[in-house]
Amino acid sequence: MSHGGQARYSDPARRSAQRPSERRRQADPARRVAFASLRAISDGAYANLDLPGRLRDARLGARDAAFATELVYGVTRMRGFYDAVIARGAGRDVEKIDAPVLDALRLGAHQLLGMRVPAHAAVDATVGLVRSEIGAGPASFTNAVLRRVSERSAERWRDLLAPHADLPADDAGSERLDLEDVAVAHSHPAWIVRALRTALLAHGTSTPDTVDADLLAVLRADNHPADVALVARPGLVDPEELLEAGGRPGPYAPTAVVLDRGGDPGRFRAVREGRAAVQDEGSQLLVHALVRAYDDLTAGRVDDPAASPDGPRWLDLAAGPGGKAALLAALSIPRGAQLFCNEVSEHRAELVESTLGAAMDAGAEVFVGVGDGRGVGAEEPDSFDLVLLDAPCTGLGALRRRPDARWRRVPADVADLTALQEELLVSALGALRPGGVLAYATCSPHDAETLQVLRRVLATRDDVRLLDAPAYLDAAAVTPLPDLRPRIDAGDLAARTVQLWPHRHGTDAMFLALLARDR
Ligand SMILES: C[S@@+](CC[C@H](N)C(=O)[O-])C[C@H]1O[C@@H](n2cnc3c(N)ncnc32)[C@H](O)[C@@H]1O
Repeated sequence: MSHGGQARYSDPARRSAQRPSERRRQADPARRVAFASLRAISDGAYANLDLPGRLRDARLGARDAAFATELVYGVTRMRGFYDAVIARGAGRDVEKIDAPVLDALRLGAHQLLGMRVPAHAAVDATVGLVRSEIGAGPASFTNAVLRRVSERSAERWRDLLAPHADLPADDAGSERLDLEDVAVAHSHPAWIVRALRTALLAHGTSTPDTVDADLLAVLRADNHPADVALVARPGLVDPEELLEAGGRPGPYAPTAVVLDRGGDPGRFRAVREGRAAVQDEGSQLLVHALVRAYDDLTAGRVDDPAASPDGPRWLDLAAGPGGKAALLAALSIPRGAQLFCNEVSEHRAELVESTLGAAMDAGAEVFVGVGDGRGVGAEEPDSFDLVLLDAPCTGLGALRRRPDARWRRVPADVADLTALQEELLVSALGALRPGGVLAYATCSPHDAETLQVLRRVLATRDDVRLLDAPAYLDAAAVTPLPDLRPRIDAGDLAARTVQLWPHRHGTDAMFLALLARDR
């Protein structure tokens, strides 16, 4: 990062009041907080949940908090690459290095290779941290390894450790990448690299000639912090209020307001009051496309004898923590619809209730229930005019926001999740009434979680058809999105569904299928 205060960490005058012996023993608070958070993340904590509390407890000033945040997120993103460098520097596999020492080495490596902290400051500060937090022996090991790490720039390390991780700039299609090298250089597990490449082709986003360049663009986007997007919940806040307070309109979603990097959503009153919230623009677009399709399908159906006397019934089958449900709730008000939110986790159902509070205050009729969504189709068959299934998934499409997820996920998760997704989709279709519309969404582009789930479930139903999701998404967007349609013939499913990508659309890599039930 371009940390404006970096000089402070290398400026000896800053700590001149301390004797040298003290200086060696005490690590600075920002690095201590970052180290503690990295330890917790290595033990399974979520970065976005762990770090904020530590920053508050340590009462770090804004610049130190920003520095600690960059350390934690930078290390978490790039640790696959740093581990390869550290292994070479240490002359042993990283599995053979004690976990706390390894986390400290990653912290040092990021300062050396990913930030502009001067080498002596990065090494001294990390060695001091290890000495005070772990012990003298590991400190001298850390010193030796980081000195070796500091002998090359990040680019030189990439050239050495992963020589086939890039394409020649002048002819992107002529050379094949070595995917193992790509995984190291771009710090993603190799199975995720392969899955993303397969997904680019399966959705028709890439041609065989462009897929390698596109893959690199996706991986780079994953390693680039995303801008914070807000949703201005319709009817609850005028987007102008957010624009005047320092946001700019999102390029595509009518409700999106984007903050400049580092923008603090908490400074907006509407966010504090739940009339606006942080929500990826792709996630907003999906909800708008679903409601657009609903409006289209239900237009002129006011006298429908099958309609519920209480008005249209909408269902969010797996709603926690409620981001999409809150947008649905706001859009349900002018349509006189009731929104039922189901969530399997009690805690997450509570989050849905609080997320939807402002919409309820504004008149949305919302019911929140805790239960396994797989049973809803049988319990309430043919009951809902609109169903959203934003399915539990690997989250491989949101790695730029959740950098720790790439290390938490394992290939076996895909099989477990696709089985669950399929059962949830069968249930969601069971709950949909004839004439209704259903959205199947994931924040993963993985072929198995998207097209394959859809293909299997559609094969069992002759009363369900795929709507043209790209057309609805475009109709819902402020300006047309580039490359929504496949570039190659990837089949009918790919042609009628939407796969968003961070490198193309600046959104998370969300998938959307819109299904209509005819009878
Ligand atoms: C991708 S998240 C939904 C995100 C939500 N739409 C939003 O925008 O905030 C999927 C949710 O499904 C829930 N879930 C997992 N298994 C479920 C099940 N069997 N029935 C219902 N919900 C489930 C998870 O707890 C999680 O909250």
